[in-house]
Amino acid sequence: MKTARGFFKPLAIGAPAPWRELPARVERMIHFVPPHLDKVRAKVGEIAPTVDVILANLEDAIPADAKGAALAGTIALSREVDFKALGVGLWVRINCLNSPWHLDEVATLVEKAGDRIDVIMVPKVEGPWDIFYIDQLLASLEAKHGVTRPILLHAILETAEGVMNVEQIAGASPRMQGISLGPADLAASRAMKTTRVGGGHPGYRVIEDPHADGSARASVQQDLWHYTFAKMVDACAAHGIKPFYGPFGAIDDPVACEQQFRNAFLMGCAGAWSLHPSQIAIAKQVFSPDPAEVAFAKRILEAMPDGSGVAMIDGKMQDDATWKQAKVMVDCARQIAAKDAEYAALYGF
Ligand SMILES: C[C@H](C(=O)SCCNC(=O)CCNC(=O)[C@H](O)C(C)(C)COP(=O)(O)OP(=O)(O)OC[C@H]1O[C@@H](n2cnc3c(N)ncnc32)[C@H](O)[C@@H]1OP(=O)(O)O)[C@@H](O)C(=O)O
Ligand SMILES: [Mg+2]
Repeated sequence: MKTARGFFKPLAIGAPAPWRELPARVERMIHFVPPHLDKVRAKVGEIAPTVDVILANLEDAIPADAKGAALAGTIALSREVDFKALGVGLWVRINCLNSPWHLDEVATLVEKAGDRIDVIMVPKVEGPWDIFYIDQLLASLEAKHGVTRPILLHAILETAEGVMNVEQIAGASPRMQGISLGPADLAASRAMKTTRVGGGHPGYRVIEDPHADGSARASVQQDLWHYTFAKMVDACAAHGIKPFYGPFGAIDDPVACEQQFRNAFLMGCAGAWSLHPSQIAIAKQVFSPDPAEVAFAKRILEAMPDGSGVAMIDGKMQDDATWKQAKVMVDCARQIAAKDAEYAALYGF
């Protein structure tokens, strides 16, 4: 691995200096759009003010014969909407690094939209070597085209090998902004027997012992993704980048979508992907801390101004550790309030 000083060295002469701290951005939902569909792309201008990030997707869900149109649509989109003025991130999901498309995509995106694209999402990342490759390629292209700040990288965690290497992926470059759990490809990679995109499965349960009277035995559905979330969140938190939940494919089940997003939020994730307009509000509501929780967290901070000691609030013991938990909650709320007037009012900032 690189030396401490070498970690932040630009990888190409003339490339912009790597980020020392990630830009502080609210990213509750990463809204996927198919940029080759003019009808959908034409609506991004009205959708953008309602989301934190718009992602132009070039990979899965874009037909092989539409990859060129999706790339062209992405460049057009980057010019049609002033995402910076709206305070909305513009991300692009490229095709995977062994695909015939990614090289032209990265070269075109940097040349024609380098200063307008905030994050490039890289699918099927297997290990740090994938990040080293794209990091070097981007630095060379940014130097060539005079891009003024580094484009950040976001990895999708969606292969068994990627999960095995997630800590090294998270720490592979100062460009790393975050990692998303990709449940469908990951399920296929692990040979899990489910065709669902995220969420639970009615067959994944634990069951009571047999009853002497032969009565029915209670069983409870378990979370298929808990281990993966925990590994991803620890890797991201340790390296100061952001963990996300990816797609929830049951568009017709907003209740289960909300539950999957809430599991991710409680486990430490910053946001999730919205695949359909109906999922935007779900992600916004789930990944904005509950106003009542924020109010309680404020009380903890007020009870221990210097963050040390012990206090009882509504019968619950508070100490240095809960002060830190409360600070996480209030800092997140403040960041959202600075961007979102509705939540600024709800939080009382
Ligand atoms: C599996 C993991 C992934 O890769 S997930 C990411 C890849 N998938 C996508 O990006 C899917 C994006 N969403 C869509 O393409 C569509 O939402 C849909 C095909 C799922 C459904 O579209 P449609 O049938 O048109 O839905 P509706 O009729 O309900 O649409 C109503 C209305 O909304 C417009 N619409 C639909 N989707 C979007 C959108 N994403 N953004 C903006 N507008 C959208 C639609 O055009 C209709 O508009 P109209 O009323 O004016 O006609 C994998 O990585 C892993 O996990 O490993
Ligand atoms: Mg995938």
